[in-house]
Amino acid sequence: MTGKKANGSCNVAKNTSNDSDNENRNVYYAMEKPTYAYDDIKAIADYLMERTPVRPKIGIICGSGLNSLADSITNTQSFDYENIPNFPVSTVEGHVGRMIFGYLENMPVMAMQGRFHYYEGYPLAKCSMPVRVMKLMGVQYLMATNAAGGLNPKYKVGDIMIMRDHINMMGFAGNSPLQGPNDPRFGPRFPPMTNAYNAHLISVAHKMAKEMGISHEVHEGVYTCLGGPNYETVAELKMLRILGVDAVGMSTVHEVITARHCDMTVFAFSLITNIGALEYDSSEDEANHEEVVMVGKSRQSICGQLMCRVIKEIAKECQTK
Ligand SMILES: O=P(O)(O)O[C@@H]1C[C@H](O)[C@@H](CO)O1
Ligand code: HPA
Repeated sequence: MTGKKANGSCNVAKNTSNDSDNENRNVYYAMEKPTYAYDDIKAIADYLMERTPVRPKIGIICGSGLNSLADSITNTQSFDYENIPNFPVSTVEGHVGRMIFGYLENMPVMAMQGRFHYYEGYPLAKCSMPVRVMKLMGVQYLMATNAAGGLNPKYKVGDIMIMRDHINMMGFAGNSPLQGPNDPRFGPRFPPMTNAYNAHLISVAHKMAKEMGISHEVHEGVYTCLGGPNYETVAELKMLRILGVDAVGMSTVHEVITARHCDMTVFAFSLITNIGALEYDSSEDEANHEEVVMVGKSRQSICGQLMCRVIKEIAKECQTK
């Protein structure tokens, strides 16, 4: 296997012959390069820009089971993560591991079919590194999606929660994608997060949900990301609910922090794939990833339609600017 030198200089790692080698390679990648310097990220952006004529304005991240959000993209060109130099690989079922370029509602977009999670062994800065690649390719809007467990008693499986805000639980423990030296070419040392989720796009999404006749299953709420990969205990879920959390997952927060740090406009939503058990004798099934992916697949069409409509509005607004 070709690898990367201990000082972080980059060679392209080739796929090796068997699963356990591949697994080792993932761990190797995760541990060796906890963060990426500006030039490393620029090299990835340049690699992609040399191979696609698309200059994306919108970056999309597909959550678990939501790969087909990228299916409506036209004139596509795709890159498997394993073939992009120095890119991490997806190890989670329901995350294909592919970057797609093309057009949605006439807007140039790039979409990640598969994201990186902390529990895969990747540090947070590495999980959200692709957001910086997006930025260096010209992306102005991040549209992130995820699968999440519902805590708000009004939520049902299959509902959509537009993210109004998040609670950065991992940040409470001192873990941030922005940890380490700050590169001002991306953004300031101390970025604000007051308006992390764009209020205008949230209202556009509500309007679109109304037009689609799905307002009754679309909510607005607060998401939190835990480290995973285990799902939560009853006591943990109760605590999160007391803290004001409406949906809990294992992603997105660090991507949004990275996007806001470099001044992207953010829109995000959770698909409620399961309901968190707030009592020990709850009638809710225990959370499991098969169900999460299954619900994702069964609702990806609705999620995709909502996202396309929001993008259509952005396209209209861009034209009139
Ligand atoms: O990538 P997302 O946040 O959609 O995936 C969720 C969180 C875990 O990766 C997994 C748990 O089932 O789904
Ligand atoms: N907890 C954490 N992450 C999740 C859940 C959950 O219940 N469902 C989907 N991702």
